[in-house]
Amino acid sequence: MTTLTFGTRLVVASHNPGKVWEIKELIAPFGLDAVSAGDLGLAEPEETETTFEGNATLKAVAAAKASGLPSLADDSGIEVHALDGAPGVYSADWAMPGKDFGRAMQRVHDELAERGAWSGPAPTANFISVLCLAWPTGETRLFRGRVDGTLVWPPRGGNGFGFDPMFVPEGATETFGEMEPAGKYAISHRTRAFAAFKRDCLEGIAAEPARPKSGRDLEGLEAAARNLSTQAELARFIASLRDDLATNGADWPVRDLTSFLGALQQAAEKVDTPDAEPRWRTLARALLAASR
Ligand SMILES: O=c1nc[nH]c2c1ncn2[C@H]1C[C@H](O)[C@@H](COP(=O)(O)OP(=O)(O)OP(=O)(O)O)O1
Ligand SMILES: [Mg+2]
Repeated sequence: MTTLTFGTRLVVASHNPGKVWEIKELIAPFGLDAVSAGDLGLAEPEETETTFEGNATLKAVAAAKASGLPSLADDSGIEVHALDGAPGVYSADWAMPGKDFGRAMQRVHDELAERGAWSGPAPTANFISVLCLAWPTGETRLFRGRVDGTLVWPPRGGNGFGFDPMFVPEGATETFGEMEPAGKYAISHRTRAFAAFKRDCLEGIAAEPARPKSGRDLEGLEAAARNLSTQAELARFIASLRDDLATNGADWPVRDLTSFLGALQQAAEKVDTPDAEPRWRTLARALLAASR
């Protein structure tokens, strides 16, 4: 088995900016040079398998073959017990079209309601993450992580992505959407799968303590803006922008309200779908664009 060493270029084979951000955070202390499939312009493969392992392998192998670099993919989802494990491996499909997780969460709610599952104790669910590391030779390794919890309605919080606002992990009272990212990373399914990956593939790479970030975290803001689905997430995003302005205002090119509104106007004129109702994330992206 070829090993990953300090400085190895590693493709994060995902097109979900929230996931890419989380995986890059997990990898950062190990000195791997992580680049996302999107950054490399790799196509998003069709997920034709029926298991997390199958789809994780398909995504990692496609990226490794296309890039000639070792690639790490995640296939994940939420399994709702009263729905016999649905949406499971089809979690992303429930948000189609438009990757709208407001709608996906509503469907989980409605299907549980049809079964009367909201009347008793909170419905239980778990997230699964399967990571696959693939080499250009086709060699692969798989790692699985899981976190159990309960579902709440209505969704709460604007952090994270996907189904985070309706999932409360065991032992917590806040949803993943309400927790600070560090709270989610301490226990998430992805972190647990990553721990297994780390034991097998990163042994011998000394972890450096995570460097405190300095300056604007534009990648984090961009990931949040591109991912959000609900009004609460937009509100949370605006709060992050305000925090960023308070801490890193010196790095903002716009220095007064007139120039900010001017930049916002330009961003609004560039919106991709001028005739359609804008989505919450369209507004978030315009606000972020106006600040840089
Ligand atoms: O931590 C999570 N918090 C909330 N929701 C989550 C999480 N982890 C997975 N999920 C849900 C949403 C996601 O869209 C779907 C995975 O679908 P999945 O095909 O693996 O990912 P994706 O299509 O979003 O990105 P990609 O395939 O390019 O990696 O499950
Ligand atoms: Mg996918």
